[in-house]
Amino acid sequence: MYRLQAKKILSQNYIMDMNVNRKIVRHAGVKPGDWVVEIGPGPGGITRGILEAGAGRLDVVEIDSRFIPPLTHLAEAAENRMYINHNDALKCEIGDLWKDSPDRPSSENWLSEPPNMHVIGNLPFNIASPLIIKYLRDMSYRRGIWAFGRVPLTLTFQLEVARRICSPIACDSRSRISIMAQYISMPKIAFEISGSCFVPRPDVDVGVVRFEPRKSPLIDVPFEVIEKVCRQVFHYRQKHMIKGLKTLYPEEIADDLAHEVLRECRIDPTTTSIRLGVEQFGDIARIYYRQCLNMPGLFPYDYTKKRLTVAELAKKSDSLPPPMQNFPKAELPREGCKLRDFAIS
Ligand SMILES: C[S@@+](CC[C@H](N)C(=O)[O-])C[C@H]1O[C@@H](n2cnc3c(N)ncnc32)[C@H](O)[C@@H]1O
Repeated sequence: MYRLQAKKILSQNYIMDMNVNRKIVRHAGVKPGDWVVEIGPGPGGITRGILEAGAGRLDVVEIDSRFIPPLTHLAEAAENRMYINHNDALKCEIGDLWKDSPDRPSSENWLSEPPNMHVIGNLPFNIASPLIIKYLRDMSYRRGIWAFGRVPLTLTFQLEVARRICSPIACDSRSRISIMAQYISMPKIAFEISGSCFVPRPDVDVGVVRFEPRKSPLIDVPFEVIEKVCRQVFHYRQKHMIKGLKTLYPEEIADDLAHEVLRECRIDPTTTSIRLGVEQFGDIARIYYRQCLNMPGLFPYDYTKKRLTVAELAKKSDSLPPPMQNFPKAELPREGCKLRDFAIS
């Protein structure tokens, strides 16, 4: 009706098959009366599925102005249940959409049942990775939409990325995002969608991943510290893990501090990063965090930008990692940690 052509720059691949759209909504678990945020509704296929499922309120975030007229059309038919936000999802704080709505279905607290809320999106491939990191960070601080409880996320990714997110230990797909996603949530590939279901057809198949936030994260160190440890330790995937770990430090102290970490964690320096469990990344992050608190300037140190020394970085305002006070404490024994998640060395 609106003669809209997909824009490659916005990674637009639409799902025109309503059965697939409904399947995404079903796996997300939307029930009548639930509140939903949809990222990148485009022409509105999943949007229709969410409204059909009886969502009590639906807020969509779409960057492309060409979709605003068809979405407005849908909103008019949805009888005050649907709200359109013409915005960039990377800049939009989705928790703000509902913060002034006292009737929102929030949980009593983080440990109670998840609230009747969902975040759903057939994401553009080009923003999927930065967006999931932003959402995992907010989830770890229980801020934004996660201030309302353990809101589940149901998002699409290139199948290869979906497999990395959910990868078990010792698999080739194990990477930084596996640890980041699994320590704070329980990601699962709900189902796969063949590239042929999309218009235009992408070169890859797609995985629909559902992330359920954990009651208690497997690592109790600020997100930014875990992120940095994972990034550096996975830096040399095929080599001994100590090689990546050492890149956290300036050369002259790298050997001593990296060995201090591994001695305390009882990790074999010759193992590879894919063979480390989430809990072992937690042990490494905890000791690295302590080292950073003892040595201002170490946390912002970046081995690719050696111009600034730790001593120089220590004089800056961001010389220390984020404080633990901002970070919610683990309230319960760690859940969902399986034996296979421990290192094979
Ligand atoms: C892969 S298409 C999916 C469209 C629709 N949900 C579907 O499944 O058919 C991705 C959608 O996200 C939108 N988009 C791209 N970048 C965005 C951003 N930064 N913020 C919000 N929407 C974005 C695109 O315009 C497009 O509508």
